[in-house]
Amino acid sequence: MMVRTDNRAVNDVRPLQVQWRYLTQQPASVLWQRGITKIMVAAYWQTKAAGLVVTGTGLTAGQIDWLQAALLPLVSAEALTQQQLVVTITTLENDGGQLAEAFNATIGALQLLPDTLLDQQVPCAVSVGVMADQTTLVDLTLAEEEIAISQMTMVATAQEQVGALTLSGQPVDSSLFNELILRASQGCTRTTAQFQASFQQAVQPVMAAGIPDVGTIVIATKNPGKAREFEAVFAKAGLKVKTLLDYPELPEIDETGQTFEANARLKADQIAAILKLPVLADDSGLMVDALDGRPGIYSARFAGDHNDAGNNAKLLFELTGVPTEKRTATFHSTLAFAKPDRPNEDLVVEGNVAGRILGIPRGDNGFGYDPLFYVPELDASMAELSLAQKNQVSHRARAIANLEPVWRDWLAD
Ligand SMILES: O=c1nc[nH]c2c1ncn2[C@H]1C[C@H](O)[C@@H](COP(=O)(O)OP(=O)(O)OP(=O)(O)O)O1
Ligand SMILES: [Mg+2]
Repeated sequence: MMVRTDNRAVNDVRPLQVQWRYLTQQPASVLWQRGITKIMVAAYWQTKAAGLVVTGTGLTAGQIDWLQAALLPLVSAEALTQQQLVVTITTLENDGGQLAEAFNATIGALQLLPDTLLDQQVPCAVSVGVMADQTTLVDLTLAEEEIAISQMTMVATAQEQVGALTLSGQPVDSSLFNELILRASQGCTRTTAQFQASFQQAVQPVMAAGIPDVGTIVIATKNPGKAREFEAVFAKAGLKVKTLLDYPELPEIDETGQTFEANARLKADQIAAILKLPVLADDSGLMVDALDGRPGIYSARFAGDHNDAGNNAKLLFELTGVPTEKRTATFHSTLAFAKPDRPNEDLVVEGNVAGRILGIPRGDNGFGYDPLFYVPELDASMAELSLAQKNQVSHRARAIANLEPVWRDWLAD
């Protein structure tokens, strides 16, 4: 009986370690370590195109093609006609089993993308080989791969069906082939158990609650001022906030709606559909009574482009000569919370705060129209308030207060 390079039994697989959600900015990412073979995979859906795209570093074009073919039957063909599933694989260290573990790591990442894998039964890949003395080994190290006379990578499902397989090296006769298949399917059973133990411990409780990552809320905004306010509020609830500034590759969302709600839904729905995560969006603005409610939904574009100083200058100009008591205004925020693929079921809440437009700007906190928005109860402009103070009184804070008691139940529903 041959001695393995790391003294394992011939039918023994190496320990598996998985770091789920390995990349901060990619929810569906894993660092997959089999022994010291390390592979990182990230996966995401994008709307720009359709189909399945697998890219990899450290893998040959043939291996990428094999992975593509092995993965394709596992993903909804219909979803792939509408969106593109992108899988990026990076081999960080190869000590054998690279192709099998690239497949496994990809399945791991896809498990983190809701509604992506068709089958609940997680398939798994394993490498097996025949040595010079005809011994068959499972999960070969690189040193073993180098001296193996034949090698095979096989995908098996939990129902013990063989999916894709590759064979290389010297031809094997049928009894050896059967032995290889048996070895591989035992290896798959072991690997699946390792995989599931890790997944169940680290990920499942969170996903079972219907919340892909309760630790983080994605907010579909590119406005850092809004982001700071959301962060401060959600931090109290133990939640981290990610915004579109964390996902620079996402497309621009056109705010073509005619209401705050329509625009908030547009932003939340489209980003949720791409990230396959629950997403919160805010559409907000300033309504000035003397201007018949303008700029309203056009607040960001009041002076043409999205420019706070330009908007404030235009507002002051349009209110030239309007006396203090007629400069009343309302700040409004509508929040839409979207679940992936359920665009008509958004949770929508709103908040308002009444105030007055000042004649000259005051304060330099906050963003947007804050220096011109005077809050009578506090005798201060919004920009004179600290972040914490603004989060007590603002339209956004009030909308969040309306969201707070309901969103967890809604999300879990
Ligand atoms: O608390 C606020 N303090 C001052 N100004 C504010 C506030 N809340 C909204 N506003 C103004 C800024 C912007 O001119 C418009 C919102 O436009 P809106 O499209 O919702 O936001 P945005 O384009 O800045 O960021 P994004 O769409 O990426 O969330 O109203
Ligand atoms: Mg906007």
